[in-house]
Amino acid sequence: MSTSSARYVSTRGQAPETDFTDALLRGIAPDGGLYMPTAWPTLSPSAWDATADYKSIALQAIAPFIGDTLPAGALDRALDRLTAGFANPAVTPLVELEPGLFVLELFHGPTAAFKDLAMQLVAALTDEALAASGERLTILTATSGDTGAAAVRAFAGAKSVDLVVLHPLDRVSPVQRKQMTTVQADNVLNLAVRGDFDDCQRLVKGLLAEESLRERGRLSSVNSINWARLAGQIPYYVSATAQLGGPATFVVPTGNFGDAFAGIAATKMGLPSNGFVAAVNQNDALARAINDGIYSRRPAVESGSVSMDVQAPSNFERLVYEATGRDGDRTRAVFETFARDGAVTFDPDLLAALRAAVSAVSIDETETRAEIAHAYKTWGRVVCPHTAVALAAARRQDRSNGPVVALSTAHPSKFGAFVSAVLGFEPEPAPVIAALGDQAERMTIIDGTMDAALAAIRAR
Ligand SMILES: N[C@@H](CCOP(=O)(O)O)C(=O)O
Repeated sequence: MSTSSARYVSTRGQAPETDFTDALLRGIAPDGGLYMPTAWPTLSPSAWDATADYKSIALQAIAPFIGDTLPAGALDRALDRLTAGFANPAVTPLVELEPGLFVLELFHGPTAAFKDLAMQLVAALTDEALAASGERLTILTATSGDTGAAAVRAFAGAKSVDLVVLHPLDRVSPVQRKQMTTVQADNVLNLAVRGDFDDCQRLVKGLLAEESLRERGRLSSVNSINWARLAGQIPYYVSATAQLGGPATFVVPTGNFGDAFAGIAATKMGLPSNGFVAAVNQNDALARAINDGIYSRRPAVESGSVSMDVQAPSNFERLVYEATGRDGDRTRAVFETFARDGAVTFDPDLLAALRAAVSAVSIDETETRAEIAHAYKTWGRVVCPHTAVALAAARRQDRSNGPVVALSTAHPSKFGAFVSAVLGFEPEPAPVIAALGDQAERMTIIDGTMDAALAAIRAR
């Protein structure tokens, strides 16, 4: 694929093909599907050369997805903004815990979670796109904690953007909540929804189809339903491979499945890997789908790894689309059945293709606590509950055919109460968390209905 011809289709096959900027500023396709590139670009092996730095890797990995629809130099400027916000010069350093077992540290950014890696980039590219077109954008985003914090940080004060963040009331950590609600920028509206993350995401998808909200300009989302978010998460898999000097098995703590799908996308572009393991907590819809062949809805249960309290992972749709051989009709049928009946059983060929792409492990709350204790006792490392889920799953993997990399998605100080209940002391705060302070919090509490969400947005 040449860079000038980057085009996008919907996983549901009924939306017109479009370009990167339009996909970025829509977030979701008009037929309710998710945008996918029409073809996978090929990465040159020089991208994972041991000497490659994060910016050069990201340039090579992301440029083919953008094509020529943004002003010249936009990606270069966006990556400068991204890397400037990272405290560690390697941006995403890889650390060996014991022979063959590594953690990929993704939490050195401005909100101490992996979401910063794509969100800072998406914000910079959005600024470029809006400056070029003169348009205004309302962004609607659902969060179980980390995405919302990263979005608020990235878009607060952006002059052509209004940001609405929906989080489940009392179901994010206090630090995550404060990262969202203590920001005083007038273009940010925090809605605390009585419900769970899946309710917030359902509302966002409904609001994106709400014509009356388009009066102020375009509507989009910066959840990983937006292709640009996924593109921004591809480089760290390439960087990890470069740091290792060869392929790995990646174990990804999984909520909305965007992070794992970004890794799978990297392999579609030619990155060598030994496979992907999605590690979920007791919200195990994805693990049941892969292991039992039935994707079924259950209410999300609260856990210590709150950011993964997701029972309807949006990016599973992208995996199904790929596994059907990019069959939009078949993908649409799967997700319409799921939406209507709350469950769908996969045909054997589809299930085999899903299993070839990813395996899945569910780690419960007891194992998560035990893994936090194990990490401290064995490696002297204080890890967040999401990283603990990944490490517990990673230690079950066979290391005889290559290294295993667990993604460390957030700094433990974002989840101080849970970690200190296990270890008996509070994790040392990341500098960006220590700087949070005690400003007044601003949020509007609403019921999980479209009427309530629309009324709160219109009132603002
Ligand atoms: N774990 C997420 C949930 C939303 O995921 P996203 O990758 O689709 O934005 C969170 O922390 O909010």
